[in-house]
Amino acid sequence: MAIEFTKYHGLGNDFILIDNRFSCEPVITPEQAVQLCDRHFGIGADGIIFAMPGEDNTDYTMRIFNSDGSEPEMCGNGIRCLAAFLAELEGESRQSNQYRIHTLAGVITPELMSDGQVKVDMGIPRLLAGEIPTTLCPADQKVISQPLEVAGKSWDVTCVSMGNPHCITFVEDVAAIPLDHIGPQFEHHPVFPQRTNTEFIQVVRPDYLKMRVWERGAGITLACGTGACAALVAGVLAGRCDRTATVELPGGCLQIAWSEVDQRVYMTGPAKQVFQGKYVI
Ligand SMILES: N[C@@H](CCC[C@H](N)C(=O)O)C(=O)O
Repeated sequence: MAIEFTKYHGLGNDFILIDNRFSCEPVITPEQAVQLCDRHFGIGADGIIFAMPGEDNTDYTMRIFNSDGSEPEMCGNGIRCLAAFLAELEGESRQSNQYRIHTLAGVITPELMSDGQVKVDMGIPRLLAGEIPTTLCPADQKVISQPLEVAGKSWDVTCVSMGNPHCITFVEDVAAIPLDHIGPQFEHHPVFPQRTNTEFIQVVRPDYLKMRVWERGAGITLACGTGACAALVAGVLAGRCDRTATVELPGGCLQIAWSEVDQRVYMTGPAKQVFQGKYVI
């Protein structure tokens, strides 16, 4: 069987996009996703994204598998890539710059901007321990600057869900963090029953954050959109940053704003197509 795909990336967080508009089931299994994402024996990617028919009166549904085959609720860089992919698929018949996308994290709205960037309404962050989920605090409490023991050290963590779980730690120097060593220990820590994404943040200025990320199901990536949103929210909660900031990731910068008016988080960044191909399974 040959599968047609298009490869996109958002700041180096790269995805295989599949036109799955004619079926409500992904045409690829989680096991095949692992194979396709392999950088030596497959196409190579941090995840696979399926453009599917819209559920609940939305334009489309996004499903995604991480490179380990697990299925996350949302992906910020991925949904920008999906918006660019849908615009390409629709071509001349496209009627709007905005899509309402059904995801496991609710309805998310990306908008194609005239400068080529994609702005996404990422929704309202969820802050209670039970919503993350984490057992670090009672389920009805926020998890702000709580101690967490990892690799023989106590880390001050703040947890935020952007539909998917994030554990954020503010550090003096992100470059000094041994991410490949401690990332997996955060991801699989027993206080996170659904595992977690982990972000290390250096506040350069209240409106400029530097971030490195260990992603659940994908490991070290060059960028994470939901992670950048969660980091800004955590920074505001912990009194460390403004409600609007640039987040610099290894792959480039995202603009993030947490609106005081509607409490929603807005993310703006690029989505680039890199190649198309056919993969023989
Ligand atoms: N890179 C993504 C997040 C992808 C999902 C994540 N690995 C998870 O399991 O929650 C982003 O840009 O948000």
